[in-house]
Formats: sequence, C-alpha cells, structure tokens
Amino acid sequence: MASPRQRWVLASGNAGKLEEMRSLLAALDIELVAQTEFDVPDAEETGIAFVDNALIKARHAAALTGLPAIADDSGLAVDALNGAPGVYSARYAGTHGDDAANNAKLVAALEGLAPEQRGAAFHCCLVATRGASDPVPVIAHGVWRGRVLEAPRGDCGFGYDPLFWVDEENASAAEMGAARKNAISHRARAMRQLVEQLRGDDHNG
Ligand SMILES: O=c1nc[nH]c2c1ncn2[C@H]1C[C@H](O)[C@@H](COP(=O)(O)OP(=O)(O)OP(=O)(O)O)O1
Ligand SMILES: [Mg+2]
Repeated sequence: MASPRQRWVLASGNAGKLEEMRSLLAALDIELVAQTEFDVPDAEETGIAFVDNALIKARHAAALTGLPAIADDSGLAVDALNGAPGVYSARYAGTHGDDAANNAKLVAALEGLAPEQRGAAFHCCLVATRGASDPVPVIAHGVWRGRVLEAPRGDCGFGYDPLFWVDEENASAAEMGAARKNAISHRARAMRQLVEQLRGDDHNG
C-alpha cells in the first residue's frame, strides 16, 4: 500500500518566496502548507549568517506544528557595501518587509557609482528539518550574481528584483518572468541541491 503523502510546512511569511518555493518544490511528491495556515508567527531572526536564520525559522515552524519544515533565509550582498544589507536585507530601511523603502535606500547608497562598481549577489540558504530537534538538518546554498540598477525596472517578482540586473539575460530579475527566474536564481540553485539531498534521504521515506 502506498504510504500517505507527506506534509511539510513552508516556514516563510513572504508571499513572493512562498510562490517560488512551491513551484521549485513541485518535483517532490509532498504536500506543502504555509506556516501562516497554522498561525505560526514569524520567528525572530537573530542569526549572524543566512544559515543561522534558516535553521531558526525551520525549527520554529517544526516546533509549533509538529511537522517537518523547510525555511529560506536570503538577501542581497552588495560588493560596494562590503556585503550589506546581507542578512538584514528585509529590514535595511528600518521596517521589516518594506520593499519600496529598502529599494530606495539601496539606490541612494550607490548613487554615483559606475556600472562596474555595482556588483552584487543574491544568496539563498534553505534548510529542511524533519522535526524541531532533527540532529541532521539538510542545508543548501545558492548564489546569483548581478548588478544593482540606478532605478527599478520591471513588475514581476518581489523584494529587490526590480533593482537586480542580470547581464546574461539582458533583463532585471523583475523583467525576466517567474519561469526564467525560477530556472536560474539563487533560490532555484539552492532548491535543486536541497531536493537532490532529500531524494537521496533514507529518512524521507
Ligand atoms: O529572489 C529574491 N528577489 C528579490 N529579493 C529577494 C529575493 N530573495 C531574497 N530577497 C530579499 C527580500 C527580503 O528583503 C530579503 C529576505 O529576507 P528574509 O528574512 O529571508 O525573508 P522575509 O523576512 O521576507 O520572509 P521570511 O523570513 O518569513 O521567509 O531578501
Ligand atoms: Mg525574514
């Protein structure tokens, strides 16, 4: 008899991320439920590194739901700002999740810099934990390099996408469309690694 379909919690409150994670995880035969469906509040992101915060978020959701969980901690590291805003990307301008204010602050911080001085990388750390005290969480990391534009371009995506220019695509992350972004982004790269590890995982049934 086939085993029942597994349920996993997606430990994120970010609608843009959730949509991308769902489409990137479509290859796995598991039921994905957003943490908000269980009234799980946002975890406090006290970590120094992306992986710290991803672990915090995954364990938090697993502890409150009793289900295995997948979390994403991500952000933009700008070369000219020595890697800032980094893990503080979501609260760069002060208010958590205020994309417009964060983008405006980034544009101002890089004012006057030439294109070759505007390099940046999106990072995505994904963590899958089978429970709140899983001693062997699965960890993956993806990086996507680009340049920060002087002004936003495009309407797709979320966060810093309108400011993130990708030379090889001749488009910003907000212009290339979801399918293309999900083929090449930091999150796509991390998710491919995560799925590969979960597939080869005895504990995953
Ligand atoms: O593909 C992306 N395209 C554009 N911007 C992005 C992307 N990936 C991360 N970002 C930005 C959004 C946010 O400013 C920060 C993530 O912060 P981060 O704490 O991981 O997420 P969050 O607080 O929005 O949701 P949650 O913690 O509930 O998953 O980096
Ligand atoms: Mg967050």
